[in-house]
Amino acid sequence: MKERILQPIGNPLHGEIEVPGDKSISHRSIMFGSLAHGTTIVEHFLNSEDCLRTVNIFRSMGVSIEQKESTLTIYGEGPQSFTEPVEPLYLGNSGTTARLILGILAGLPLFTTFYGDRSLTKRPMNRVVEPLRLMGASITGRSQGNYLPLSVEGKTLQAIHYHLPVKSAQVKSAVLLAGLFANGTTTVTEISPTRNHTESMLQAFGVELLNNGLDISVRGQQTLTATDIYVPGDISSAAFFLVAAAIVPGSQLKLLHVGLNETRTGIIDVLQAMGADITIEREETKGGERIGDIHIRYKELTATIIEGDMIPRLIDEIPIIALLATQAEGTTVIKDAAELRVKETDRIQAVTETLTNLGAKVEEKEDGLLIHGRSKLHGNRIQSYHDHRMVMMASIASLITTSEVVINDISPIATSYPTFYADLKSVSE
Ligand SMILES: O=C(O)C1=C[C@@H](OP(=O)(O)O)[C@@H](O)[C@H](O)C1
Ligand SMILES: C=C(OP(=O)(O)O)C(=O)O
Repeated sequence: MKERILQPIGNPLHGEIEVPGDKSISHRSIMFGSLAHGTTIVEHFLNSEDCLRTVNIFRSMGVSIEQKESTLTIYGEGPQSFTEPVEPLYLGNSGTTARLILGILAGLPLFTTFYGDRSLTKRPMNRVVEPLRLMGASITGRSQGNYLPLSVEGKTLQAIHYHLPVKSAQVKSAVLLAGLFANGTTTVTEISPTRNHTESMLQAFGVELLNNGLDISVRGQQTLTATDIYVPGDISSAAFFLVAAAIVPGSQLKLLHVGLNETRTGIIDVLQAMGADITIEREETKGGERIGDIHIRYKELTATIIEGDMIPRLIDEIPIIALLATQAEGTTVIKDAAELRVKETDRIQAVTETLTNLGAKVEEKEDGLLIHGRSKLHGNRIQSYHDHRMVMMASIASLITTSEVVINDISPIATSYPTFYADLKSVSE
């Protein structure tokens, strides 16, 4: 436990930040580089706890991975070179590692056991275990395989056509990755588009994939060929500073080289809908992903409605968007977001409690939140909920509170953004 006392800021935020690499893309680069034949160099890799769990898991299966700060070199020799780990593998806090690794290992001839921290151990795994079992996977664990620890005994898999019951890129990815090692062609049909990093990166590794609107198909028994990856800045990390600039009067910030894949840019659409002064500069495509600098200047905002297909495009940003909404004129409505209840913590409940404790007017709904702005926020003692995004949201809130905010434990930031406080300091002085 690492307590931190945060004082309100007396001046506007200004300057530039190069946010660390995207978490979703970093995980996939390690996984696909390990599955590929040849040497993959990953630049601007996110050197955070969650991504290092993924690195360790592949190292435990015999893959040689070198790391120099944010550059990884992965010496891939294909999945048949993987060796069976003799000990259970630790997933820490990482839902993405858990769901995607189950898809990868379901069809490989290895026996593996996984466990996680106390947050991950409460998160549902049946969303991937069910479709994988339909393909022939053998997965056992608590509650018929819904909760970690889980064991996977690799089997020969058969392709399926799976209609995703949840809007989840992790489930989509797990089924497609299992499909890569199955007999036949596997298809997933989405309810609405979710982040597409698995599809685009698999194609960069030479996999043939058919993307027909909401249907994505992959033929089994394909091999991956190594390729170099540049990881864009994580828009989910940039979001904390976009909101900081939008709520601290007089602020002006530039977030550099941020990933702008349109399955991820819901936060920008929301800021624009609220009337923010935000522009995208120096846009380019790098390594198959759109990137650019985001320039934001403080301006008074109005409330908006966030629902439907927009939700998967900003799912991880909802805690910080809720803080933003406390400073916008009118009532912001967030709905269709019940998925938030099965993240690192129940984020609907945690956001309601945290913002209410800071003086905001928030109503908790089954699938979302109603936030009545504008509220003057005050200091208080805040819980971490063992959730990196809750800790960073409360830290940004402290910039505009009338007195200090005390967070009981800031260590969860290591999950996705270990340099968060250093970046915050660099634009605060
Ligand atoms: O595929 C991914 O990398 C992720 C997908 C999302 O989860 P779901 O697939 O559960 O929506 C997101 O919340 C998570 O942070 C990362
Ligand atoms: C939900 C998140 O990640 P994961 O599912 O990988 O734990 C997140 O980063 O907000």
